[in-house]
Amino acid sequence: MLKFENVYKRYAETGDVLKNVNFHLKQGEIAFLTGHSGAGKSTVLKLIAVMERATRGDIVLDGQKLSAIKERHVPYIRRKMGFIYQDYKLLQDRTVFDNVALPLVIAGYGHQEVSRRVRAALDKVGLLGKEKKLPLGLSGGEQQRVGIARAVVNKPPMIIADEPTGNLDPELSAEIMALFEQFQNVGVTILIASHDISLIQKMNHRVLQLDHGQLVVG
Ligand SMILES: Nc1ncnc2c1ncn2[C@@H]1O[C@H](COP(=O)(O)OP(=O)(O)OP(=O)(O)O)[C@@H](O)[C@H]1O
Repeated sequence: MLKFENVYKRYAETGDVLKNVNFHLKQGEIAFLTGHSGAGKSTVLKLIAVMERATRGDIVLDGQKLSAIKERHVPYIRRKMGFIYQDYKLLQDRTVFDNVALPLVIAGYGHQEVSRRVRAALDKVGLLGKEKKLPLGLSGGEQQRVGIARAVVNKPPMIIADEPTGNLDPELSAEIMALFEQFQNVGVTILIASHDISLIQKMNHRVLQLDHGQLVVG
């Protein structure tokens, strides 16, 4: 599903921040991406999202080489991924329903299809009764579940999560991980950047560890 082959990323100011990174995530696999601050985790996520391009090497997502994607086709490749953030990135002046609907509205789905899919996504994360609420009226764990519903509403084959449990206590973090495992069970591939060593140790998932831009565990 996702392959990094001899990937390097160089910035003029900082030099090589990723050095010869190689890994392969199979469909339906969950992996944690970990490492010290500055190790290159965010850079890996930015390359997958095609917010940045690799300096050398290949990244292959769902059979497509990202280096070959033209800038105007980037939005289409991004639809294969659902993004989840530490700070949820919800629109505070929009309801839960509208937040989750956003990717579908952008993709041009009709009203009925939007409604059906949003309700299905909210059902999956256990928030069907809260669709008219504003995000600030929800707990942190609930806001993150809105973020997850928004990420999966398009049914992407891959989820990319950047410190998704960073603002949550251990109990809520475990709930979020249980949700990820439900998506894994239906074949979604999930990459989770995380510093949360205790959570990583509790879960029996693959760990990709970066150290100064090199993959030292993978
Ligand atoms: N746009 C950029 N221009 C120059 N250097 C950058 C840029 N983005 C990241 N870097 C550098 O690349 C290195 C890796 O940064 P990155 O943000 O990927 O690390 P990280 O593992 O995500 O760290 P953190 O856990 O603190 O978020 C750092 O030395 C950083 O300063």
